[in-house]
Amino acid sequence: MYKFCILPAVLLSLYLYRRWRQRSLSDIPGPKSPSFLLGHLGDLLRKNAAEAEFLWQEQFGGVARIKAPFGEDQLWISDPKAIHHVLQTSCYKHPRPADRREFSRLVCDDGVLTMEGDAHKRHRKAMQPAFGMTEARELYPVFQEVAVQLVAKWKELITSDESDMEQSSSDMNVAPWLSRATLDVSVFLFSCAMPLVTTAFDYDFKALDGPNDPLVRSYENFLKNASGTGSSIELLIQSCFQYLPECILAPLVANMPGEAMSQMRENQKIVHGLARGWIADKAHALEVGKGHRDIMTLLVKANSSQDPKTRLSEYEMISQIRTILLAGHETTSNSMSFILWELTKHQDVQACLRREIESARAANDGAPFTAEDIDSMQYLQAVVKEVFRFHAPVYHIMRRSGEDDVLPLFEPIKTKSGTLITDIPVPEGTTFVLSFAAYNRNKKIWGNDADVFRPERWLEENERAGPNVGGYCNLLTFGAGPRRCIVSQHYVLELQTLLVELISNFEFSMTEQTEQVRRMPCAVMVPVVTGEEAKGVQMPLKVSLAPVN
Ligand code: HEM
Repeated sequence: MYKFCILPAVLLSLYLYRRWRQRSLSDIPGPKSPSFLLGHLGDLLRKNAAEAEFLWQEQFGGVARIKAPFGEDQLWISDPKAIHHVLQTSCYKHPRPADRREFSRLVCDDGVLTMEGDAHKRHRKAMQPAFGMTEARELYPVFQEVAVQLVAKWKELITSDESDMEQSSSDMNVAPWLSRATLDVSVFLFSCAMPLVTTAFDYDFKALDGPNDPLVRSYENFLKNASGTGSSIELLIQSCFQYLPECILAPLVANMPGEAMSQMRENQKIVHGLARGWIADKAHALEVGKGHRDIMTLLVKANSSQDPKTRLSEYEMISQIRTILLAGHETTSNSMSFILWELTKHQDVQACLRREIESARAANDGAPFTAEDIDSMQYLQAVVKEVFRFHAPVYHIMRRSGEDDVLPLFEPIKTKSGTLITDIPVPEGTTFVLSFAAYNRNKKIWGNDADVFRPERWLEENERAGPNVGGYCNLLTFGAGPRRCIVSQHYVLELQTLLVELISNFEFSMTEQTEQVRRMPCAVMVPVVTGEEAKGVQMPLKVSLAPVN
């Protein structure tokens, strides 16, 4: 009889000990928990992405105490100094929570995104040289070729649309097209011999051509299916994972049943098969002296390195490929959907952007743009930055304190007992929810119109308040610190190139469905149509041929 009481007693003691360890957080103000069982999980995962977080920032400032399931305290943070401390100063002291890491492992194996500490440094060191500015510029012909091919596909669709008598417009869901276009760019990185400039035009971009290609199908709605919000009971079960020791957690997560899990396993099988082929091709190219600073050359060289500080095993190489394929196309294609959404809602911005592109083309005598031409388009830069500020695809990330620490604050907060504090002592084991979306709309930093979409702000000479968080344009859209996005510069050029081609050729306007688009919280925020969430990622727009001048 007594032995049946041992397990509940151990769990209860652990629970009480964790609550006791968190007592220093009890004086931090925060929103009232809607439920003991789920805490604020519903607010974070069921509403529109970051909707609750914008309200918390208005109400409590840059830090709030929120509740995890079973009444556990978490710190929700948008304060720039505190985020800088966690991501930059103490990056390796505060890793991703183990349950989050296991989820990453499901979608990208043991690549740079999943690693911690020295292993992370080793992975990053092996890959970083492939993602500099020079390398980004070398990829420009690839970005341009994919954009030209996408334009051709949409023109074909529009002129064959029989519902439009003049065959000059078509209502379409642009999201899967953008996803396939960005997947094509990512696949190119691995499957093509260098130098890029001579190969981009001979290369067969499969994803745009073949929605039925197994790789394309395995990535359809990938993150939405993998992390889309389920029922309360599913949320509760998933949140219990954080209490399990890693030796139980890893096999449990890896063997979970369900359709989404089958899709992830199928994706793993397909990517591993392709990756082995790409590695063999590149190893052969290296043998005959065709190396470069591209990602595949670096990976293959890292595999044969004698230095344990830079060596990657074959499995780690394959994991990097799966990581880049996923990270490289989901965030980029969703950002592109949000750019077109904002341009559709703000016709004046769309017209202004088109004017800038047309006058650049006229000044160029109609010659194709170079990467430098794209860089010199000031309004284009402003539009893209404003969309990054307004719609951060990675709207929040989580970290768990690996040791006791003190978080400094940019904006002091008043505790429940009335004391004004400028830092917060946090015990080991505290979960931080770092809100990139809320920081990007913090009025103290971006001004009183931070909630308004206004690209012009980037053309004004205003001094910006707040500390430098170390991210792209002082935004947190690409993260910050040693784990910031590996490619922030590089892929902005991809988006800009795609946008220039699309705006030169098409006009975008609202359909009834566009009004129903909302930002659904998944591992990466995705656009869906309210009431049609089961259909997956959607960005329905009316796409018309742009008038020829
Ligand atoms: C609009 C596009 C993108 C956005 C907004 C974005 C955002 C981010 C953010 C916020 C992080 C940090 C996550 C964290 O700290 O937990 C990250 C990491 C990462 N991103 Fe991106 N990303 C984008 C495009 C890409 C592309 C195109 C690639 C690859 C070609 C890529 C590869 C990675 C990798 C490998 C990491 C992990 C870095 C590490 O842990 O050291 N991302 N990204």
